[in-house]
Amino acid sequence: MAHVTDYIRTIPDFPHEGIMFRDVTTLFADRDGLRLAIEGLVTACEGLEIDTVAGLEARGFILGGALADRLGTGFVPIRKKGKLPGKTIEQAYSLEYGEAVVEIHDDALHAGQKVLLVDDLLATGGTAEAGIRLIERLGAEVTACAFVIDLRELGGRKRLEGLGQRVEALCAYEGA
Ligand SMILES: O=P(O)(O)OC[C@H]1O[C@H](OP(=O)(O)OP(=O)(O)O)[C@H](O)[C@@H]1O
Ligand SMILES: Nc1ncnc2[nH]cnc12
Repeated sequence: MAHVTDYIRTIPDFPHEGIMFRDVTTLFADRDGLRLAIEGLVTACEGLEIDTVAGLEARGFILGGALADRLGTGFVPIRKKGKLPGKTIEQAYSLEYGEAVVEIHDDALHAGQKVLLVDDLLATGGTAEAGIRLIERLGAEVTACAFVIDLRELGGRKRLEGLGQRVEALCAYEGA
């Protein structure tokens, strides 16, 4: 039986020496791979209350759009600062070097809405935590955070679970 890891390519030393980059472009490019990923995420979400899907730029958009269609919901983008045209709220978060900022339209969600947060990969959890904070600042609730890949050693799952979040991942890799 095929697994998503069969389609994920590892590129050593990108973008820095010592990083094993888990490349999902090969997963997305293959119709069986893409279907496995989407089916896996749909199964992981079975029985959960989800009113809408929010995706983190950039690879969370590819998964999130397909998933929203499958779940029969809309899709809300969480983007890097400066890309959304309407009025936004923003949230800073830490990267390996320095800080970044993500934004959401301030009318994208309403109070009480139940949101599935989607991205391709969970590393330190900083990006997902920033997404959770934006969703919660609009009065909505995160039902679960769903990823294809969990880079276990980077501690993202523990960080998000420490915030009381449910975390779903289709596969895990050891190492950074
Ligand atoms: O758990 P974290 O440590 O926050 O890392 C995870 C994030 O890193 C990658 O995106 P990246 O920041 O490289 O942006 P990109 O999708 O625009 O390439 C990945 O797609 C996640 O969004
Ligand atoms: N090893 C890795 N592969 C792909 N994306 C990443 N984001 C952070 N670490 C990563």
